[in-house]
Amino acid sequence: MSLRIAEIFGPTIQGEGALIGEPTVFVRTGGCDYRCSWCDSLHAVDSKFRDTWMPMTTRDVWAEVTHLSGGQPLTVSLSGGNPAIQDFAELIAMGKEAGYRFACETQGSINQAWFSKLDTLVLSPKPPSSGHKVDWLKFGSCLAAAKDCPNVVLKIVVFDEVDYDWARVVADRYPELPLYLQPGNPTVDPETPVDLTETTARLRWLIDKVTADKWFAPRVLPQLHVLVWGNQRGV
Ligand SMILES: C[S@@+](CC[C@H](N)C(=O)[O-])C[C@H]1O[C@@H](n2cnc3c(N)ncnc32)[C@H](O)[C@@H]1O
Ligand SMILES: Nc1nc2[nH]cc(C(=O)O)c2c(=O)[nH]1
Ligand code: SF4
Ligand SMILES: [Mg+2]
Repeated sequence: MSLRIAEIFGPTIQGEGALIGEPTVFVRTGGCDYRCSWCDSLHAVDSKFRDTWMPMTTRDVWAEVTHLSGGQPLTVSLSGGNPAIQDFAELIAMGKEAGYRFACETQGSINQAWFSKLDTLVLSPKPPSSGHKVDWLKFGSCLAAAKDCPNVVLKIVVFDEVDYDWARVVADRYPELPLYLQPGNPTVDPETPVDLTETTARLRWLIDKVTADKWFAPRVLPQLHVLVWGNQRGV
């Protein structure tokens, strides 16, 4: 199986959502069916970076994951771009045999049978500020494809009031899914230092919103890797 890979990096810590803080190797695919206005991974989305994406066999990817992890099982996070464009069934089977765990981050626009083989599926439907409108039928197909995945969670990025109100509606739609909210990072250029005062202010704004509303369903988390490394790639 040939996979189109933008980068494989780690071990680092998972910086977002349900598995925050967990040692992780990231496999980032090249190519996305979306183009969010604030995407922090444009090097894996914009076709002008296509030349930097490498066709790799499942075996090549697995060799790099085992090399980076020193053969010690850990969580492998499939991200991108949209990893759901590609076929990770073989990699997941190979890795699980060796005791590795698999998570996947996707926007919920494309479903794959291998979602059911994941340990964790993070569905991150895109709020209005992204410039995309969620196709809920497709999103539902992703949920259906993940029926045997034991940990399916929602992670929503919130930039402003409109996103926040939208997140509340989405949460009502899927009350059975654990919900993680993270503030949007407006500075996505890897060369531009992140303003930690602004990052903290955005987090505080979001925490103030949920507590003022007595909305106790979500967990509100920062992007831990952004606090530690800013927009640096490969961490
Ligand atoms: C780069 S995406 C790749 C996986 C998939 N395409 C998706 O969007 O879920 C990984 C995560 O980063 C989040 N993200 C991207 N840009 C962001 C930004 N500027 N601020 C906060 N989160 C961001 C996405 O919403 C998603 O949850
Ligand atoms: N440390 C770290 N945590 C992350 N969580 C989600 C990421 C992503 O870009 O998918 C990401 C990433 O790129 N780095
Ligand atoms: S769906 Fe994910 S990778 Fe694609 S443009 Fe949006 S944030 Fe970036
Ligand atoms: Mg990221």
